[in-house]
Amino acid sequence: MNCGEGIDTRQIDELFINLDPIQAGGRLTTDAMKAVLAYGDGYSVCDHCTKPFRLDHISKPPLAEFHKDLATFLNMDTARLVPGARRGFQAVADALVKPDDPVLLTAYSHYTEFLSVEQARAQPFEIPANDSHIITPDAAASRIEEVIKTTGKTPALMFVEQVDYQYGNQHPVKDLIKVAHQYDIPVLCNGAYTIGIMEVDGKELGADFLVGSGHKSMAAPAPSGVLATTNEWAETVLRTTGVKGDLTGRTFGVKEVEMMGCTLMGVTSVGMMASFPHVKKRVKEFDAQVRYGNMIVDALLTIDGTQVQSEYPRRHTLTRMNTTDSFDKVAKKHKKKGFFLTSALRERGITGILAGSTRVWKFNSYGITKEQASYVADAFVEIAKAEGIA
Ligand SMILES: Cc1ncc(COP(=O)(O)O)c(C=O)c1O
Repeated sequence: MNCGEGIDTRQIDELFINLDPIQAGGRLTTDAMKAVLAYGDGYSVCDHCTKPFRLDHISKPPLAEFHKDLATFLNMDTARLVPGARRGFQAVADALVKPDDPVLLTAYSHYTEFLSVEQARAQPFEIPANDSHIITPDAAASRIEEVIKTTGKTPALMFVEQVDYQYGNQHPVKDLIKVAHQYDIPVLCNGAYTIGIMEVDGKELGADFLVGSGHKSMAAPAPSGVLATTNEWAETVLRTTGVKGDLTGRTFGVKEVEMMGCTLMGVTSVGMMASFPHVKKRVKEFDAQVRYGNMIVDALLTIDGTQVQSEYPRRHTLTRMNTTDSFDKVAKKHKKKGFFLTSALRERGITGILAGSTRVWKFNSYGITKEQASYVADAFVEIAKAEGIA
């Protein structure tokens, strides 16, 4: 497998420090790049697919082993590859939720979680966040009570985000799950911003379902992701086909209905698998990554009028800033208007912040080194000083 030798995404990253809020954890490793080139053909992982004919049984390349390793990595009983976290939400909602069932989500649930509920023709109910932008167990309990009272039904499923995409805050998922379980509500924990970034222990959290995104947080090609579950729920969400109807004697055996048979063929599965050893290592370095993120936030907070809207000190590398009273004041008088900030950053080799943002904006420093964090921190302060606000 010589293809791809010499392509190193880190060489590209050395030219720019990319702070894009959604891209940080998905950038491919060199090994994933090589695997992508070698397994580019659509059915490249299917050459050695023998009975039982299903992706998670293929041993060459070692997809069967990879599925088991993923379950162990997440401390869950079973795992499946899915084409993006959204397809994990869809599989679970489709298997558990009936039309008109109430389903709980949070004020920070991703739109794809809502779509999975809508597709199941169910009714979504949001758990509101508190003033610190956290979803609390108390808020979950009162919302559950309210939903039971108004609909006369116990919610069929609850979605919670371990770290949300708007503030990058860590929510008390273990306690939220405890509350839901008191009402016998199964819980899907959305780990799109955590699985592959930090250590996630499904059993410790008490999650019935864990869903991660390969292209967001596991250094994998898109669309990819993982759905993991417990023995209690595996039969429901991974039921095999038992189709009845007017068939001409055909049956489809071990094919899993919610997985549409097989899920990730070729590039996506081998890309994910090739990055996996790196991902297993990097989750152990998360604390250092959080420290580097805090270095940048601390520097930003020295600039007059700047606020951090996410919880602080930071416990994740995705952060939401409010610079309405600092950089945006400069923007109002600057010849480049709101673009002055992203333009000044670009001149310093820093990209990824939405062009023109000077009020509320997000950045994700995941994957940078301490030196790069220090460089970014200094760059913000230098830009502020040049504009007379620090
Ligand atoms: C919190 C969160 N959940 C789920 C998703 C969807 O993930 P995927 O693209 O893997 O389906 C996203 C994507 O942006 C997200 O931010």
